[in-house]
Amino acid sequence: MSYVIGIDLGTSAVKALLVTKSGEVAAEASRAYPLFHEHSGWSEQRPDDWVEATIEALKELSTAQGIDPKAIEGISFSGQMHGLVLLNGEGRPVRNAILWNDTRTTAECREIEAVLGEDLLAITRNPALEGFTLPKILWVRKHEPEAFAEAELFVLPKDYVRYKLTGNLHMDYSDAAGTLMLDVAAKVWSVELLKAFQLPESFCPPLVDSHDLTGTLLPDAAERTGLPASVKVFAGGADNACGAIGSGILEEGLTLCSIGTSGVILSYENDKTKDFGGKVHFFNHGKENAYYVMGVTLAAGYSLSWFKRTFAPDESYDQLLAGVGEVKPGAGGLLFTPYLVGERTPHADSSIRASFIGVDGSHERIHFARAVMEGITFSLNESVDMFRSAGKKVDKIVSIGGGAQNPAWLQMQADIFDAEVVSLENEQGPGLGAAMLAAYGCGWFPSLEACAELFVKHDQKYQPNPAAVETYKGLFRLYQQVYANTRSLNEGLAAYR
Ligand SMILES: Nc1ncnc2c1ncn2[C@@H]1O[C@H](COP(=O)(O)OP(=O)(O)O)[C@@H](O)[C@H]1O
Ligand SMILES: O=C(CO)[C@@H](O)[C@H](O)COP(=O)(O)O
Repeated sequence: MSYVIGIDLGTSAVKALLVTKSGEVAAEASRAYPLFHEHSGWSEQRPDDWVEATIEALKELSTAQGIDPKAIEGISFSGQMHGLVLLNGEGRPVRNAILWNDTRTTAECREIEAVLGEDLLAITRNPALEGFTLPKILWVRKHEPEAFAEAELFVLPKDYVRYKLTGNLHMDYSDAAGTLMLDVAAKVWSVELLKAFQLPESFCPPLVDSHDLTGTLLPDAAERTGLPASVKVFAGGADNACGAIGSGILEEGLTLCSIGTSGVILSYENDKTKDFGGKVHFFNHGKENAYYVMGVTLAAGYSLSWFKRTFAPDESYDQLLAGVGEVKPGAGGLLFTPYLVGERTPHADSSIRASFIGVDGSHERIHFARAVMEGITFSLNESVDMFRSAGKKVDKIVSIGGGAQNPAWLQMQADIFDAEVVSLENEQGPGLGAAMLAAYGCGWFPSLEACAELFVKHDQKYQPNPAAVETYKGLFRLYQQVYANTRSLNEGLAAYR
């Protein structure tokens, strides 16, 4: 028996999957790590916490009952995107990592727009958003000059973990696309952009494809993980690119809905010249020379976890959501907008905050729970709507992430998106995608598509219910008005946060 390991370096935890040649998950291990929010809108993690958690998870897999660690041939990664890790000349982080959901960089985004003008979109294919990496680099340079003076190079979260395991520094195209420093179509660091912000080319690590071999394990890493030093380590990809691979989104016409901490609607794209005007993200796929477009809801699963933590801290999700499928679409006239930490798509706005609109004396907690799920799904539907308006066909959506664990939510997705929604047998999208990159890199399959045929197993199908589709069409129009009507109120409230 041979195995590969897919490591999903998430925001709340690292999850590692041990996968067989036929795509069965033989064992899994997970370790959580803390998030630090020193000020409103800030979000940081300690890079070495990721490394320690990953080593522990790998150790658990290598010592799992019935597993011969020598049979583990390759490992690869799926990583939370955009997080800035600045390294000094000895390869040590000069400060905590600043994460994708940190919104402190509005001023730096305006600076990037002012310096680059229209070239920004032409080169990077994306607008300047607080979550992306370049604004974070400029923030550290301006606000922490001593730390910045020490920094020789930057990497992204999973690249740091891979570096600590192999001793080699790399970044793959799918993750580099989210830095706002990559010429996305040409697949090179943009010299023009680096010059514009006085950053040396040596500040960026060498670029590789997601299935490329980046090395083997350092002796110390081999000893601590219990894996053979000969295990091959492949680059891996951005979590959304790996989510797409692990869900079989490897050709035109396929769409992914992922509800994790953030929420994503992603559609495969072959044509690197397609212009979405920066309204949605345009990134390199983890499959060679392919792309995807994506809209992001910052607080998707996070909105439901906030609701549970605040109003039902001692209940499980299943207890909290018991009976949610019996509440009619529309939650009795209660609307929720999921802007708990600001928003990205379609409103790039770090000041906006969430609302419940239409609270009525008859509403019970279950109406609020349903409204939260509907609000998250409406927000994702803004991206579906945009893709359709740009001429993309969206009639079948593979749904993954923690949100795909609830059947009532999957039916709600089918009704709001007005598309067939398909769940996966093994709800492990990004981790499975990472394992597939290792399996393909090891030469087990001639292509990622061939690997997907065996590894990606569709489960339940949810068809849109025509009556619910009509109800949601009307509610979606109302939902879309809430942003404009609460924007200035939230600007006023910012001072009280
Ligand atoms: N049983 C469940 N039913 C509905 N939603 C769930 C359930 N379990 C988790 N979730 C949602 O999924 C989210 C976590 O998803 P996950 O994919 O694990 O996130 P991440 O990879 O970002 O850490 C939670 O915030 C919650 O909203
Ligand atoms: O910022 C983005 C995508 O642009 C996020 O999707 C992050 O990549 C991490 O998300 P989770 O998987 O933790 O929800």
